Amino acid sequence: MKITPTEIPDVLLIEPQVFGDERGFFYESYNERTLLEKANISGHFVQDNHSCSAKNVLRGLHYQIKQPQGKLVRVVVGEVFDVAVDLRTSSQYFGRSVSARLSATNKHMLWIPSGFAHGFLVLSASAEFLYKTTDYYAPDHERTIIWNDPDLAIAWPLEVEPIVSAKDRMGKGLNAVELYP
Ligand SMILES: Cc1cn([C@H]2C[C@H](O)[C@@H](COP(=O)(O)OP(=O)(O)O[C@H]3O[C@@H](C)C(=O)[C@@H](O)[C@H]3O)O2)c(=O)[nH]c1=O
Repeated sequence: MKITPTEIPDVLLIEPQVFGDERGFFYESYNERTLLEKANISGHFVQDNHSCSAKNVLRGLHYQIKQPQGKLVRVVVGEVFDVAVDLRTSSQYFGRSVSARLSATNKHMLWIPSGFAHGFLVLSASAEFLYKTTDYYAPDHERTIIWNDPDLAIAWPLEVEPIVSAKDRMGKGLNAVELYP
């Protein structure tokens, strides 16, 4: 497993060791001890999520102001452009984002600690997205930053106008959202 800090060093790109043979492939998609020893990820994961989306779907940018969730994310079908936005007010990277292309082919994962908003755009015909979270879904505490907030200036690799949920269309700009206490 190769672990590389991104431009926001607390967000980690994780490249698992994939064993291919005539039958197909095998890799460890989660190993608590390895992640603790190599990446200091000590999160206790309490929820696993799985979503499927069509091409050009954009989900996010989501975070929870209470019960913030660290997320270990990956793709098992297709490819997404995944984005994490630093919302930690004390961070030198506040308001900055990092992105990574995660796909069923590259099997890359991203570790996004709590304190970030998260979203992704589907680049392939469809994409199945799997992630572990360090706290439970808490809809009352969930907030959405609008994906195209000019203050964030995320360079989404859009081919067409994205497909966005009604909730996400109501997202606010960084300058208007409630931040982590
Ligand atoms: C996220 C979530 C949703 N739901 C329900 C609520 C709703 O009826 C339905 C769809 O919810 P959403 O539209 O919020 O799903 P989605 O837009 O996929 O939300 C997810 O987006 C990505 C970017 C994230 O980072 C995740 O943490 C999560 O916020 O599923 C749960 O029951 N548990 C959950 O943990």
